[in-house]
Amino acid sequence: MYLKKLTTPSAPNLNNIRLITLNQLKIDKKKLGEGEFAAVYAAKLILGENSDKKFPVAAKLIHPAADLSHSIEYVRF
Ligand SMILES: Nc1ncnc2c1ncn2[C@@H]1O[C@H](COP(=O)(O)OP(=O)(O)OP(=O)(O)O)[C@@H](O)[C@H]1O
Repeated sequence: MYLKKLTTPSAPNLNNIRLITLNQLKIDKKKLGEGEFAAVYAAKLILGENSDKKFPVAAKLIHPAADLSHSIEYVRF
């Protein structure tokens, strides 16, 4: 039996990614939903020179024990 890789995920476009520090994210206790690998919480993104701008966002927290290797698809022959 062989396991053949079907698809290789394409690399994300890093030009559109903004890195933030954890203290710029205030995560609410309110869980919005849950997937197989992560839970999604309501959060506020804090920006601005005086941390005076707050934007509502969804924060996806990956389960510590999540095995992301399953996200690559395989098929049996
Ligand atoms: N931006 C958002 N606003 C509100 N709720 C959201 C948002 N993103 C995700 N959710 C909620 O969280 C749930 C899980 O979202 P997620 O993106 O993790 O789904 P998934 O891709 O199926 O998960 P996984 O990849 O872990 O299997 C969704 O079904 C939805 O209820």
